[in-house]
Amino acid sequence: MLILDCSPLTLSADEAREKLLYLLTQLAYREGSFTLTSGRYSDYYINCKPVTLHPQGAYLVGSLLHGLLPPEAEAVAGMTLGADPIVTAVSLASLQRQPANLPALIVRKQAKGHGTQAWLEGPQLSPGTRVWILEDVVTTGGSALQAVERVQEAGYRAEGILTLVDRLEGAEACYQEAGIPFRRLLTIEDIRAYYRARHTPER
Ligand SMILES: O=P(O)(O)OC[C@H]1O[C@H](OP(=O)(O)OP(=O)(O)O)[C@H](O)[C@@H]1O
Ligand SMILES: O=C(O)c1cc(=O)[nH]c(=O)[nH]1
Repeated sequence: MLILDCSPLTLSADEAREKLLYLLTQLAYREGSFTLTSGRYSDYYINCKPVTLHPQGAYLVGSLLHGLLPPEAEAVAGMTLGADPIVTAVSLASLQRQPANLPALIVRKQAKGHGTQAWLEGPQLSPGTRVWILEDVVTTGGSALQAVERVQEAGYRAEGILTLVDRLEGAEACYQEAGIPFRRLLTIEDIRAYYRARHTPER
């Protein structure tokens, strides 16, 4: 099942960003009544998974987010579940460009209750590895900060947080207070502007 009429492999960064906005507004952005993970109420929701779990969407997300990482990045990590396909997509993108060969870690919401008892899944990395935390959406910023803590507890350096979408509801200030660098690909304003330009409200 293809959802784009072109191959994402040959697009420029600007074209890729435009195609990703198209996918997010078609498949992820919905208006209605929603409760968020923080307990907040929202009149819209962005479920990125239909995009990040599609080959064309995953490719766009992987290459665009990888392009926002600094050259010093050595690994990526993300809080399950939304970040799972994203860390994999960025890790794969790193096979082709610098920063290269970034392993991916998945942070559990709870430690595994049996077997390894692990909080983190993925390759064992060297102590002090420079890890960037990836997110699909940030709202309060709390989930990514939990991922930061888990990565630090494992002996790695959490160097920054990078999100696909920032809802502009306080995450940036939260990360600033925590002293952790923050980058984003898109904001809710980008998504709403694209959505409004293509959806006429019914009368
Ligand atoms: O900035 P915050 O206020 O923490 O909100 C953002 C978090 O909420 C979503 O995850 P969710 O808890 O819905 O879980 P899921 O990824 O397992 O669907 C999203 O993937 C972020 O991790
Ligand atoms: O804050 C959240 O829980 C949240 C908001 C949103 O738009 N999308 C999402 O996956 N989580």
